[in-house]
Amino acid sequence: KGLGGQKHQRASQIPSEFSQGERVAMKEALKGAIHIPTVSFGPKEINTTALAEFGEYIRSVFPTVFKTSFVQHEVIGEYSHLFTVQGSDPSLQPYMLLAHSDVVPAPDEGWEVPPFSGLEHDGFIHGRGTLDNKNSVMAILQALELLLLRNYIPRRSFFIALGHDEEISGGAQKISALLQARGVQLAFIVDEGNFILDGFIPNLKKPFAIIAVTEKGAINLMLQVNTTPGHSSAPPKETSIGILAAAVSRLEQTPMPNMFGSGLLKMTLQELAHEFPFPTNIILSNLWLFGPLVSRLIERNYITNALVRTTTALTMFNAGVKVNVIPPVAQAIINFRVDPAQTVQEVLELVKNIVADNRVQFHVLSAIDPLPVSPSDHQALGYQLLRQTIRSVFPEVNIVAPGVCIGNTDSRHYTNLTTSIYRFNPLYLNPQSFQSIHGINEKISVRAYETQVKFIFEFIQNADTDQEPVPHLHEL
Ligand SMILES: CCCCCCCC/C=C\CCCCCCCC(=O)N[C@@H](CCCCN)C(=O)O
Ligand SMILES: [Zn+2]
Ligand SMILES: [Zn+2]
Repeated sequence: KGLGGQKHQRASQIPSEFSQGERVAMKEALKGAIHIPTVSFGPKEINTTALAEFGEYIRSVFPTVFKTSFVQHEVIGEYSHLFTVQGSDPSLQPYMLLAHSDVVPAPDEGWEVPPFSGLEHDGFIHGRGTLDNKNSVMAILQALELLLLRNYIPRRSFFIALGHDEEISGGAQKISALLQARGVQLAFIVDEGNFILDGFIPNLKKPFAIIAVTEKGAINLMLQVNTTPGHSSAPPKETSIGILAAAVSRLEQTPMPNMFGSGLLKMTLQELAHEFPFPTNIILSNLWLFGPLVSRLIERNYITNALVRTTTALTMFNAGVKVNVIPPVAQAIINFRVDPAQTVQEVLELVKNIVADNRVQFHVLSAIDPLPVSPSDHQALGYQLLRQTIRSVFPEVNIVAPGVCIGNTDSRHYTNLTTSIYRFNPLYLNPQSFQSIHGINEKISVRAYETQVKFIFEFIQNADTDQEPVPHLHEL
């Protein structure tokens, strides 16, 4: 039976069952990882002491990974880690698992427990990085450690790439260039970026898994206005602050066009349609008719709005030197997330037309286009392996659908190695936990973390298949 079959398993599958002692060890290992403040503060500001400590830490908690002869470990760009796990069957194309060890800053304010304490409370491990993305770093290595302890030898080779500067879009390029120089081509990549979503759609009580097959682009645009400084007792009609404030306000008040009609979201919603009660099921099954209505409903909520358009976030504003001085310069930074149906150039044209004021200068600080869409058909090995493993580990999840990642991931640096990039974290996410990512009170339940380890433990074994994915029967 092929991958599309519900019951496909290798005859020699090692059961994903862990002893009480192993379960305690795995959660303690994650807590220790959270405790190391591997913060990426800004483009050239990383906590090198913590990153070095983190490198030592993974050696100490995963000794079997580091001493197994067919697992090669390399440190790349000083603090990133590349593991090459040599499979026994060279005819199978390798794949790669990605995660990152750096985290965004977390000042103590607003947190229930200190963000780098890794404290366990009410069944949750608290702290920065518990969802983004030390959970994945630790779960991948933990799953491999447990497999190796059970004398597992993979058939299909795979790589594990653990970046140390994803939050400042850093050094994954080095790993990617190294693998390219070695002539590596990958069957697929799995990275962070989407989840099993729960509670994001008001009428839909059931959770659904979204595997992101593309990701939005991003532009950091600085707008600047210069005016002649002078005495504030006799101000001009407009100052640099007023001109810039009006410009950014126009941008905030003028959303980019709704791209619902051209996007992947239509496909996602069609997959979800039959899970909704009447009449939503009929509406979603007939988007040719109800598309405009649905797209208006989707844009009402600020999270789902991010799925239908390029978003505009005013993130920084600096101006003024003294209370009684007319400000010579005002600067604002706007972070756009570019819809996959648009390009950076198209968005910049729209922005110029909205600002429509030639006193406002444009400086593009960084810009990346959206990524191509990876295959999610029946022949797509990576997608089908994820789907198969979701079915096994989360039998209560009926829907697995392709979708868009609204953030950016390290996987974008690996498009030279594969056209099949999937972004999926095997965890439940609700709107509250979504807000904790880069926000406050980020936490993961001990049970969810154990399940993530179980998922990767099964996924690695499922990837040993030499069977081509075959069409599966759709559930009625
Ligand atoms: C019908 C479906 C409803 C879905 C609702 C959407 C819910 C969104 C779910 C998950 C999104 C989480 C995004 C996590 C990935 C974020 C990774 C990240 O933070 N990347 C940074 C990279 C920064 C690089 C520096 N330039 C980022 O994007 O800012
Ligand atoms: Zn991340
Ligand atoms: Zn992040």
